[in-house]
This record gives sequence, C-alpha cells and structure tokens, in this order.
Amino acid sequence: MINLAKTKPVGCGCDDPELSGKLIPVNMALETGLALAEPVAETETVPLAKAMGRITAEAAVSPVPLPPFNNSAMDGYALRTADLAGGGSWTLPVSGRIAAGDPGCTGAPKGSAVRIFTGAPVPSDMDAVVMQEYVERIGAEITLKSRPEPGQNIRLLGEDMPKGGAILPAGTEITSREACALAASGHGNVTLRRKLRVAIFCTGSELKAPGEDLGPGQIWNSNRYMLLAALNKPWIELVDLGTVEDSPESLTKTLIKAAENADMVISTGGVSVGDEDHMPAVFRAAGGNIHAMRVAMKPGKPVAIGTMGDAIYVGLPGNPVSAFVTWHVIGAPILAKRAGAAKIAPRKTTVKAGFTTNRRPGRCEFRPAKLVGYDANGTEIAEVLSPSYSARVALLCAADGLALIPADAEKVMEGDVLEFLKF
Ligand SMILES: Nc1nc2c(c(=O)[nH]1)N[C@H]1C(S)=C(S)[C@@H](COP(=O)(O)OP(=O)(O)OC[C@H]3O[C@@H](n4cnc5c(N)ncnc54)[C@H](O)[C@@H]3O)O[C@H]1N2
Ligand code: MOO
Repeated sequence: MINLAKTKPVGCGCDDPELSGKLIPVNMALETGLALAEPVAETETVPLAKAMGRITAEAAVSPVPLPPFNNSAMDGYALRTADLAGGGSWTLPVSGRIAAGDPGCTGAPKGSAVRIFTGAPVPSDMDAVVMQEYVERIGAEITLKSRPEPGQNIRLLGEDMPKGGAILPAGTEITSREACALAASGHGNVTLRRKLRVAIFCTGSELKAPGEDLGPGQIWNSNRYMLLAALNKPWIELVDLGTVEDSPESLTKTLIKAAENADMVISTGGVSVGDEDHMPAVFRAAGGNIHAMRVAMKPGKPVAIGTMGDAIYVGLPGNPVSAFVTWHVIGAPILAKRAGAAKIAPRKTTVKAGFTTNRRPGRCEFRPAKLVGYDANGTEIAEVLSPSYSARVALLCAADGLALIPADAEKVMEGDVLEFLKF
C-alpha cells in the first residue's frame, strides 16, 4: 500500500474552495478502489514459454535441490586435496574426462586428477577443482604449484535452492528474472491468473485521431494512446472502443458495451462539472455505482471510481497529464490488484527538492520532475519542470517521475525531502 500522501481529509482545500465541494484524500480514494478490486478468480495452466509477462496464480517452489548435483564452476582439473602431500609442487596423472552433460565418473585412481569442464558433475570422492590456467599440462600429466582449498570451484548440491525452497510468491509478473528461476527449477507449466479484460474509451467531441486533419477547435486524442501504451501487457485482453462524442446517448451506448464483458472499464474526460461533462450522470443512469469522486490531488481532482455489474470503473480526467497521473497513482494499482498481482504500488523513493515554491494547501500534488543530480549524502535532487502542468504533455517526456507535495504543505523549500514516484 502506498502512503501516497500525508493527506488528511480536507473539507475543501482545492484550487477553488467555493465551487469544488468535498474532496477525498488520495489514499482514501485508492483504498476505496482497491477494496472494490477483487482479483479475477479463474486460472489457466500454460507451458512456461507461453507465460511470459503473465501473472502467476500460485507460489512456485523448487521441486528439487538446485543445483541438482555437485558440479564444477570452472574448466580445469578435479582432484582430492588429501592426495597432495607436502609443500608442492605436485604432478598428477590425468585419469579421466568429464564434460557438462556427462553422467559423471567414479573410481578415478588415488593420486590422479580428472579433466573437467564448467557445469560437469564433480566425482563424489573429489573435493577441489583447479582452473586450467593454474596447472601446467604435459602429455597425460598436470603439475600444480599451489595447494588448492577443499571445496574450491565446486558448486554444491542445493546451494542455490533447497528442495521445496520458495522461488516466487503468487501474483508475480513473469519477467526475465522470474522466467529464468522457473525454468532452472524445472517448471514446464505455470498456473496463471486468466487475462484481465479491460475496455477503454475516450470522451470528447473535440478529439480527432493523430494523423487526421484538425478542424477549428479540434485536438488530437492523446489519452487513448497513453492508455494503449499503459495497457499493452501480456496479462491484459484489451477492448479499445476509441473516441466517443460528448452526447449522453453515445456515451451510454459505449459504456454499456464496455461493461458487458469487462473486468475493468476506463474512460477519460467528461468527469468534471461542465455542461458537457456527462460521465458521472451517464454512469449512474446506466446502473453504475460511484464509490469515490473528486480527489484531493493535483492534477486529477475529477476522477471517478465505481462499479457496474462485475466491472470496476475508473473515470480519468480529460486533461492528458491529469489522466496520466491519476492512471499512475490510482488506476494502475486498481488494475494490478484486479489482475491478481501482488505488487501493486508504483515505485517510490525519496528525493531532495531542488526548488522552492509557495502553494495553496489542500490537494496532494504530483509534479512532473526531473532528477538533476545528487546532494553530498547521495540523495537525488528533483527539479520541477513548470508550475502549471495538467495539460502540458511535453513535460511528461522530460520528467523522470512525479514529485509528491503533501496536501497540507504551504510551501516547499529547496532541500526538503519529498516522496518521488519514479517512472
Ligand atoms: N468549473 C470547473 N471546471 C473544471 C474543474 C472544476 O473543478 N470546476 N476541474 C478542472 C480540472 S482540475 C480538470 S482535470 C478538468 C477535467 O475535466 P474532464 O475530466 O471533464 O475533462 P474534459 O472536460 O472532457 O477535458 C478537459 C481537457 O482535456 C482535453 N482532453 C479531453 N480528452 C482528451 C484526450 N483524449 N486527448 C487529449 N486531450 C483531451 C479537453 O480537450 C479539455 O481541454 O476539468 C477542469 N475544469
Ligand atoms: O485536477 Mo486538474 O487535473 O488540476 O487539471
């Protein structure tokens, strides 16, 4: 759970106290959404190679000790240190050869060495491997000058993982690290949460698709592409319902279609208070329940969290930076929980403010910020990019993350410690 803000409930601390009504603290809005987000129950078992990027439904343990046998960490010669009498040097006959994949060898004569390669099983009665660089080989004999330590260059059975040892908890996204560990421990199949069905649409009569010509008053739809990128995950089955004009009829039709079969519905725009902001009314009229709306965050005050049938609904604001920030802070954790993921919070760290600003307290601010260096203690310093930002998408690309300014702060002084959500 992220402690996103030292936000405390504020009656009306937003930019326009007269008009904005009651705002919910960010944590409370997020907790409301997370409480609604039951992880999808269905699972499927698939071959590991088909599971990349998906979310595991069960904890994985190693069915065997890893490595499964003592093996050589180097190319060289295996020997018994007890065979090396006195102070050296020592010359030993080479009595055998074991490569990776060989079943191993037993019964090498006392006083002999065995040629061995990295990953090959070490004979059970030998206790050291000497790297080939440290021996001189002439014909069928080797000479070594310094005494090897018992256990040297031998990877012991079970030292990586005991039998039954935990590899991953349930709810883990299989990235390259997890795939590697699952494969190493012999998991041919993996049980996953089923894919999450997510439906999206963007509201706004002014929106055109990028690539189309703009008429007067029109803009290109950026939120749709922000969401397409954010939702481009192997564990999501996306239904993209495109752009919808600001008419209650069209919005209702699209909303009902979106909720029909989805685990989560996401819209952008139309959640504020203007005459053309129809989403909350349309959502309620179509049978949806809104559980939280109007959050004490900046940007992103107008955000709706609700349920409609089995679907969770997150209505993001239209301003693109507001949509991005509310998605990052509220939408994405709800989505992750619904998908069955164990890690749901955005990555958070602390930074020092590289700026000073006065502000009106009331909303927790998430300011696009750039990491510009380190202080004497090695803490990163964040510089905000602009005092106004909710519609300035260029700032997002220039930023390294979002600097959090607590809701109750009246000013931030250069050097103050701030929480930072790193992209
Ligand atoms: N009287 C008030 N007006 C506004 C308030 C308020 O409290 N009282 N809140 C402001 C805040 S804060 C935000 S954020 C916006 C959010 O409004 P909506 O969610 O209703 O969004 P729209 O009005 O539909 O659009 C706002 C803005 O964003 C542009 N937009 C919308 N969708 C897209 C898209 N897909 N791609 C690119 N740009 C988009 C739209 O053209 C508008 O400029 O409301 C404030 N107003
Ligand atoms: O909350 Mo709005 O997102 O400030 O622009």
